[in-house]
Amino acid sequence: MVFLDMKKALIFGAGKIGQGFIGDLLHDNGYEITFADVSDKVVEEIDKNNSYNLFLTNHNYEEKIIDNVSALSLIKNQEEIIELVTEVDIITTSVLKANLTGVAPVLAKGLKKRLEKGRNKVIVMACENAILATDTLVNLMIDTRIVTMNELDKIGTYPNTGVDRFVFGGVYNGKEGTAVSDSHELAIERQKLDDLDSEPIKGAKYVDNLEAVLKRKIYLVNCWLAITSYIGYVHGYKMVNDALRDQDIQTIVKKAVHESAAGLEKKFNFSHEEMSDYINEMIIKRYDDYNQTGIEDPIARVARQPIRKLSSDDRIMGPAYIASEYNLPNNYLLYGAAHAFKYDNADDEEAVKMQNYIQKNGIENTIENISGLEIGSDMFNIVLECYNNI
Ligand SMILES: NC(=O)C1=CN([C@@H]2O[C@H](COP(=O)(O)OP(=O)(O)OC[C@H]3O[C@@H](n4cnc5c(N)ncnc54)[C@H](O)[C@@H]3O)[C@@H](O)[C@H]2O)C=CC1
Ligand SMILES: O=P(O)(O)OC[C@H]1O[C@](O)(CO)[C@@H](O)[C@@H]1O
Repeated sequence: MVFLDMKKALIFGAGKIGQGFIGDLLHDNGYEITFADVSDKVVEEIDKNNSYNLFLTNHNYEEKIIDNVSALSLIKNQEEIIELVTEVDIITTSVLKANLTGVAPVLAKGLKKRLEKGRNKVIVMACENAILATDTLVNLMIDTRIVTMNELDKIGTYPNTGVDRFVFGGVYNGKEGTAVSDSHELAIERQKLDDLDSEPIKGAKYVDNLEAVLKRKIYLVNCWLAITSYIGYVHGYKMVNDALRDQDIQTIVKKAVHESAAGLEKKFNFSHEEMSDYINEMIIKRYDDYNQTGIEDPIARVARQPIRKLSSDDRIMGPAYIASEYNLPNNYLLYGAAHAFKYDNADDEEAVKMQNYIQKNGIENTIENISGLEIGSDMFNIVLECYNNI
């Protein structure tokens, strides 16, 4: 299908965020979108009607049609994807951080070809829950040796982003699909844009302090839900909703969030008021998002990949390290981490890997290895003691 005179976007990853947030936003901005995904099922589903529906959680699951879309398989249609990289106006990813290695070679080949064709610069952004994921993607492209940094600089701009929207999978109005909340924020690193005043995506927020904004989001919102999920899992809950309704769990989780906030205030000079407003808007009010009929968010989704989530810059240990840097308390964050080490979901590849590692090498080595805590250090001792008491 050809859509004349429309701006073009290529989105790697047609999952919940790809379709439910980035696809939605770019569609609202008048882009014709091509998704590139490794899943045949996902590609076929989009290509069936060249459109998909989103269900609006805050509007009684009213359906929003996202049209002018198509999809390609990263496995079967690589040449077409490479060609598309030479043509589009914007390229994004929403594939999960670990899968950026799969995107890097194809994207690098496409950008190299675009440069050889003498095309204009393109904006490339990784939209993942990870710290400075676009920088990671750029480094992965350089590692392929297909392109150099110098060549990448000539053909593209690579802003980091912060991605915040609740996007759920499930059955809505009797149909399987993706449900999205109204509340959302796509933060884009302004300094990386060639024209600092340009706003290539309307409805996004252009920020000068992306690292601070991104860490505030991941170390508060994602921290809140991750710790809720790991403690909830140990308590036998299957759904995030249920763990969010458990007041005993939430008393602890809120203390962890406040530990995180205190460290962020110090590190990034957020005022206390600014931080409280953020917590009210992006956490407290969002308990209601989870309380709506029809929302069933599995703990397995929010707790997925515990090794990533326990790494030193991610949502639990990241803020714990910041708190310790300023001699602030971090006991509740470390209590959350201890519960994450207990996550033994047999359907989660990383959880299985982590539990096998614990069995083989002991919890002490596992804590050191995954979270970077030195054996015998104060933070290490707290995690270990909590773990042994669970
Ligand atoms: N779902 C949410 O509420 C939020 C998710 N995020 C972040 O957005 C990113 C995507 O998450 P979701 O959409 O929830 O995950 P998802 O699992 O729903 O979708 C990921 C998609 O990427 C595809 N994929 C995997 N490897 C690929 C590759 N090499 N090339 C192309 N496609 C590939 C998968 O087949 C899948 O369709 C993650 O980094 C996540 O942390 C950020 C904020 C909120
Ligand atoms: O996508 P991740 O990083 O695995 O985190 C799990 C999910 O839980 C959330 O924190 C809340 O839905 C999302 O931002 C995120 O997709």
